[in-house]
Amino acid sequence: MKTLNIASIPGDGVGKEIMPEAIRVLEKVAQVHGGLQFKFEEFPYSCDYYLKHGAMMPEDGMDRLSQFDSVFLGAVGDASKVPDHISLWGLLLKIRQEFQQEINIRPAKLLKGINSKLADPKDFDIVVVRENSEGEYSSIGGRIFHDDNEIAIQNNVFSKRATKQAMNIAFDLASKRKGLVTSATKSNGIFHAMPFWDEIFEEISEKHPNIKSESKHIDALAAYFITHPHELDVVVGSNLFGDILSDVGAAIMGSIGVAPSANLNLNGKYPSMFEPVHGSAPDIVGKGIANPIGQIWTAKMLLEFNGEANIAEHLLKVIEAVTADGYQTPDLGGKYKMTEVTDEIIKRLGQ
Ligand SMILES: NC(=O)C1=CN([C@@H]2O[C@H](COP(=O)(O)OP(=O)(O)OC[C@H]3O[C@@H](n4cnc5c(N)ncnc54)[C@H](O)[C@@H]3O)[C@@H](O)[C@H]2O)C=CC1
Ligand SMILES: CC(=O)C(=O)O
Ligand SMILES: [Mg+2]
Repeated sequence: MKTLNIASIPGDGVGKEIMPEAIRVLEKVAQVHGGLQFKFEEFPYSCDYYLKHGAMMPEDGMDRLSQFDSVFLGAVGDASKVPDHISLWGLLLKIRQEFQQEINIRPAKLLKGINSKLADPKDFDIVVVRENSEGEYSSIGGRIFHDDNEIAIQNNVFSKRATKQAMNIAFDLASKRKGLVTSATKSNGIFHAMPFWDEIFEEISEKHPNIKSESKHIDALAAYFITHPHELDVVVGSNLFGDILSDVGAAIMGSIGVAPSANLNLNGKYPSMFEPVHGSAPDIVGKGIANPIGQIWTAKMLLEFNGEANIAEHLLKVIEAVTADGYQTPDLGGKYKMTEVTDEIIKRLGQ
């Protein structure tokens, strides 16, 4: 029997609602699989934890998480309790950076039965490869002076190593897909970092003559996600650009409530972390209508990256069959509650 030890961090807001749903699904997956079991340990790291303890996690928090095969996260952030930059840097970004989860993989494809926000979407299937450890997500800089003279300086960090790594992964993925890599740039406005990014992209493109490559400025590319998503394949972007594009990808899928993501540690030193693209959705907390599919599709990615590709594919097919038959939460225009969608997925997994 293979055992996967999973640290679950429900976090804040709808994170606490959708996490139990995805765990119910994974328990069913294990039963259907027959040779797989999960051991979950829940960690209460969240804004409520911060209010009690003055930090998002205890001092030995990272050591404890490092003992697990994977971290499974809901969402972090409740600005009514803790400023967002404190809560995210104290938990989400801390884990991504300290566990060297340098790549974030974010698929965006239309599931059957879901109405895209686009009037006439053609069948699209995009994977955003996001550099996940540096770029614009940097704590380097500071604030000086006061009142109207106050100045904020924020430094971006782009290393050749991490940039190349993200691009190599994008090309590798494209070689197994439609064979196109699109790079998100903004070298017409960002004077140093983006020409640097473009030069590296050109260098890596030349090493992959069989893969088509193109660069698009982030503003035009965001529009292209709306107008021509079916023409994209793998999109590689910096931390911020990948963040924004994956929300656009989620919107054209129909709702950010369905979008999954995987923060990958590639050197095997630390666990990878799996979390949906969305945040804690404070506007719908407590209503029982959060879409559980983002977290459940994320569970599919957790299975895949832990060597369980077959059952992972089966889970995605079941999710798609359920959405195709209209079991959808209100964010997708449906009338079903969160638990009803999950129940239907679990029922069909067993059939
Ligand atoms: N990975 C993470 O933990 C992330 C955390 N955040 C944090 O979450 C909080 C809220 O951020 P927002 O910018 O409002 O983004 P958000 O993703 O939480 O919400 C944006 C919109 O999408 C809807 N939505 C999100 N998840 C949904 C779901 N599962 N089902 C149905 N509808 C859903 C919300 O109701 C809202 O209308 C902030 O504290 C923010 O910092 C934001 C993004 C990612
Ligand atoms: C914070 C956030 O929105 C993200 O990393 O996707
Ligand atoms: Mg985001």
